[in-house]
Amino acid sequence: MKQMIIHGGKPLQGDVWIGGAKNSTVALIPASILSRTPVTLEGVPRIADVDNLMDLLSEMDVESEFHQTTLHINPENIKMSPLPSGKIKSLRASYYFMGALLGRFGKAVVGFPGGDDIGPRPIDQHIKGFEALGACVKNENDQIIITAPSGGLEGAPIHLEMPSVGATMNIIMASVTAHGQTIINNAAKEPEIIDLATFLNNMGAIIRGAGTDSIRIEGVELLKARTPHTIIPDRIEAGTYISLAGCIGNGICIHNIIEEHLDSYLAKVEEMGLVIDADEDSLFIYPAGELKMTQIKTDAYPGFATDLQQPITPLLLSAKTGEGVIIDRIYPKRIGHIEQLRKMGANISAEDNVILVHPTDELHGATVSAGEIRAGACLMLAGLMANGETVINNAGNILRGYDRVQEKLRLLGADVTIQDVPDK
Ligand SMILES: CC(=O)N[C@H]1[C@@H](OP(=O)(O)OP(=O)(O)OC[C@H]2O[C@@H](n3ccc(=O)[nH]c3=O)[C@H](O)[C@@H]2O)O[C@H](CO)[C@@H](O)[C@@H]1O
Ligand SMILES: C=C(OP(=O)(O)O)C(=O)O
Repeated sequence: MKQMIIHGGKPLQGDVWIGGAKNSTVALIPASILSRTPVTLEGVPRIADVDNLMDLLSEMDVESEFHQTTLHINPENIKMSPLPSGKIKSLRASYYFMGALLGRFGKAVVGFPGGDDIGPRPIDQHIKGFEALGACVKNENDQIIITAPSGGLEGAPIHLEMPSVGATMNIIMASVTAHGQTIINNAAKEPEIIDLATFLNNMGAIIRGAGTDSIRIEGVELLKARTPHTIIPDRIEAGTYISLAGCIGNGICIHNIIEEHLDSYLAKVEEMGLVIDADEDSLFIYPAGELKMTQIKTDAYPGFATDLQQPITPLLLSAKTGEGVIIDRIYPKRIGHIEQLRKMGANISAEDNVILVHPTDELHGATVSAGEIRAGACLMLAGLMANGETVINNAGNILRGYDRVQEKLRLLGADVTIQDVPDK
């Protein structure tokens, strides 16, 4: 087990560079198998999800090499193999191999995906999409077997019941090589979807409307990568460091940001009183004065991201007066961090999925557990604010999605160590 040990209470300052977006990267790696030629991804974050996806690629004889922030993937010798379990369970995004394998081979055998423990995460919309394209979907022994008809997938109109990021991306991957036109209505609008469409269009796909709620795909025969693709910056990592800068920063500059991707988040932190100077692709966060409480309701993009409700929580705890309210409409059960924060002295509670946050004069170090990636980020920020030592167990969940986090925090002056300890 990975354990993160923090000696907190020290103001942090300096510069931090944001890595490529986890939620783009974990779609682009499976999507690479749609290419008949080698793929180069740049700006790839050093995160555990990438290591696990590389292991899955090697199960299909797809070679991949990671140097610094460049990932080379060669799918030229790919063999169609079932991906039944093992690494599939280690991350959510392994479900993208369903759409990618279906688009490449007309068949996918993939175990049920894992990912963060944040309440129910059905994939009915992904399956509905594959079926609309003519595929037969069976569920046998904890694995999903998806088979295209003998003549191949046929494009179709698909209306999603909710704007699911995963279903939108999976349907795009399956339909890029289908016959005719596919239209995804009520599609998710997250920037990572535009990134996937850009990547595939540069390989010869015809995808229009990504970033709006209606995406049109004209099927093409095959795809070939020709130029390297640079992944967009991680807006969730950026939001986490903005919150950190407000909680314990003494002037922090955050580089490699697309400000527009953070509009709803920046509106909230500015409403709370954070003062921010924006430059072309960086933000300077001034040391926080007296912060005001706020109310947050998460929503699909461009609303306030569920993945930022936990990272912003320590900032609410720093407010001086009032009562903060957080309602996670995407994952109402995403409240596992609250019990852990209370161990550190936080004045926070949850009633019927409504999180109530009260000003907390001081946090103290404690032994806590990172139940999932963003709960871990929240506890990491709380540990940096707290007096004394905080030990975060299951810190591997933080490493699923935070690029070179120990190095970045140390550059800001934090006393942070990640170590391996035997599982209890
Ligand atoms: C790898 C990745 O990109 N993960 C992100 C992705 O997850 P993921 O793609 O799994 O999340 P979705 O956008 O699909 O989920 C949105 C909502 O729709 C529901 N739903 C989704 C699909 C479905 O078939 N049926 C259904 O009911 C979910 O339970 C959830 O309430 O978007 C989430 C919501 O922004 C983020 O928290 C995750 O970080
Ligand atoms: C929920 C998340 O990730 P995943 O969908 O990969 O589990 C997240 O990044 O906050």
